[in-house]
Amino acid sequence: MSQPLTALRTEYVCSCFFNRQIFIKKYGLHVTYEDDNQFEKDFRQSLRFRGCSTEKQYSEVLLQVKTEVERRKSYHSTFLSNFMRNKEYRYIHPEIIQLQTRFLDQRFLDMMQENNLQDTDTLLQALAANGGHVHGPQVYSFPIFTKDFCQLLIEEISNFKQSTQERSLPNTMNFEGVSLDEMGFSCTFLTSLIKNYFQSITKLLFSNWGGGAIDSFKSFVVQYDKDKHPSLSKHFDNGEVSMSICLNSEFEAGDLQLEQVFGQEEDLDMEPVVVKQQMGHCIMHRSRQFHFAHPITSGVRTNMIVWMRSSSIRNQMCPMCGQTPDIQEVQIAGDGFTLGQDSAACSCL
Ligand SMILES: O=C(O)CCC(=O)C(=O)O
Ligand SMILES: [Fe+2]
Repeated sequence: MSQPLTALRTEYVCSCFFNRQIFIKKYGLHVTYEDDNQFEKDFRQSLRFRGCSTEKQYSEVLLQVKTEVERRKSYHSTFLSNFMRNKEYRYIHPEIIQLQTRFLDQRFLDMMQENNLQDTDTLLQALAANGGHVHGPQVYSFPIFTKDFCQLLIEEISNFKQSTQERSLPNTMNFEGVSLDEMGFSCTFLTSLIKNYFQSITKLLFSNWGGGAIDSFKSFVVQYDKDKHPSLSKHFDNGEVSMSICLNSEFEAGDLQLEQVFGQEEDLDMEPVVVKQQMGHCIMHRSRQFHFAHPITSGVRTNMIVWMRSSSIRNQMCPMCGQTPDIQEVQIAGDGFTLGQDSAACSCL
């Protein structure tokens, strides 16, 4: 973040952050934990159905869930201390801290010329003329980063992972991830990318999802490898517009599959949309569209993920619990809600 921390705006999460949408990877189930009785009543049967049949297995799950609830309670203070410590992190490629035009694919720059940003049809024509595709309703892909830049970023991420003892997991679904927000990369590089480029795209292509009023974001890197974490289970994101940018090519398979939008009955019989990964290319979609990553069959896949948020949408309904957000103040790393006169929940945009 470029400003001193004291200058940051207040940030907020919905209270559901602390105990809902806890993912039990072994049984492929998202759960809520209030207390042991509620948990047993609500989830014991579904867990049994998924193969968690012995007392020992159930105790293991309960412990895992309670540990996750504790992790979430201290998430924001841990994030803050990691973020402060990461200010000392020495980049091996310091040139990538700030966004430079040379990092962007020439086709992306051509697509983003001012005369292409006048209306949706013109932008979609420019997208198609510059290596982009429309894969399904509001599912787009297009080239964005050069291969050289992807390589620099991959090297930086792996150096960062090796040199930091403690880092927060971006979510409970992928254990090899790095939070670009906690690393400090978001507030320099990604803020420019979103302000200078992505807001113009979301305004035209996702106007029905707050795309014209994106005022914060969360960003991280996910990594899959064939042996430990080959895939990502079905979920939707805590954002309004999501994007996934593939940073490497040394892997096979790993397509992204997109299905219906959460809560939109009319989508239920839609054909799934399957999009291949391509190094330097971005896939953009509605965050609330269910999606998952097919398993990779060799190598390691590394993607940058950005969840763009609009307080105008999420203040009405928290996407994760589906209710009016029960807003709680946090020190840093809020989920894009605003309260009262605050104009935006994120210090970055
Ligand atoms: O693996 C991908 O490309 C998508 C990851 C994703 O959906 C997420 O982390 O929310
Ligand atoms: Fe996702």
